[in-house]
Amino acid sequence: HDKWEIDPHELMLHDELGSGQFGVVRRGKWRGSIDVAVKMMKEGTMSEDDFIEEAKVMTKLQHTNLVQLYGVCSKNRPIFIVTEYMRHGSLLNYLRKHEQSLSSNQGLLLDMCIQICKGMAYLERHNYIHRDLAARNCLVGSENIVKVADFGLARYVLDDQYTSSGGTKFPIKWAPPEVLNYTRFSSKSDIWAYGVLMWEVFTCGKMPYGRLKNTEVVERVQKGIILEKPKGCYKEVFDIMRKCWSPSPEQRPSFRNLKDQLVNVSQGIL
Ligand SMILES: COc1cc2c(cc1NS(C)(=O)=O)=CC1=C(NCc3c(C)cccc3C)N=NC=21
Repeated sequence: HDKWEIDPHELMLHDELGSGQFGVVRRGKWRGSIDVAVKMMKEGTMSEDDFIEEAKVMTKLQHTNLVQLYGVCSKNRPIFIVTEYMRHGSLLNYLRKHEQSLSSNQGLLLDMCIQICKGMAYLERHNYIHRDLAARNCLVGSENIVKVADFGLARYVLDDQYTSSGGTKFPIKWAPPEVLNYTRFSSKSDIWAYGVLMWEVFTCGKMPYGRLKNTEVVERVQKGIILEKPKGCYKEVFDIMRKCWSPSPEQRPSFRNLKDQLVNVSQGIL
């Protein structure tokens, strides 16, 4: 038995947590006592063999702000991807559900951003590009702990409506100019997405660019028009978001120095 292979007989599946384009996620128990979430990959949505190869690498990526991949059940179809269970679900839903209390707690919003930045700095150190960083792909656990999820999975999606920047499902609103023009992903394109994620956090889950069509967003981003400062957001925090949206990737900070800047701001203003 390879370490990343999980025996499905050791899994008990419980209620459904959510379903996306890649399949259904259910709560479960592993080996009787470990709380897990199990994603049952809809057939044909993912290049499974490539993903299973990748799973070996992902199980080695361990950090308090990364959703831990426990392993996969790859011996039958659909394949199961098993991760740690995060009791408050997606960050986007959490922000929207708790807008009332969160909107007056800039300190907590900034702390959530710092936690995500730490998880992303770890991926950056391991030369691992996320490719789909957004509040919908972060999860919230107990004691306001926030973790980055789904890192790297975008590479295995077969649906080119999702993978090509011209596709209808491509996350245009989180993409920098070099991704829109040349699909050039890097840790610096993750930084751009992180800036949009910060905007999502400080607006408690608003949709970036509201109801603008993808073509209109592409036009604005190409012209250098950026998102407006969220209401009530400290100027120092918005200045950091703006650095993430520098048109040229080289001018954007790394996650490593972004974390130091965010911690300084949080010590300064709070
Ligand atoms: C409590 O509510 C939830 C909890 C979780 C959750 C969704 C909800 N509900 S909802 C839809 O937000 O309203 C998804 C997960 C998850 N991992 C998901 C995952 C797996 C299994 C495989 C590969 C990649 C990933 C990201 N760990 N815990 C939870």
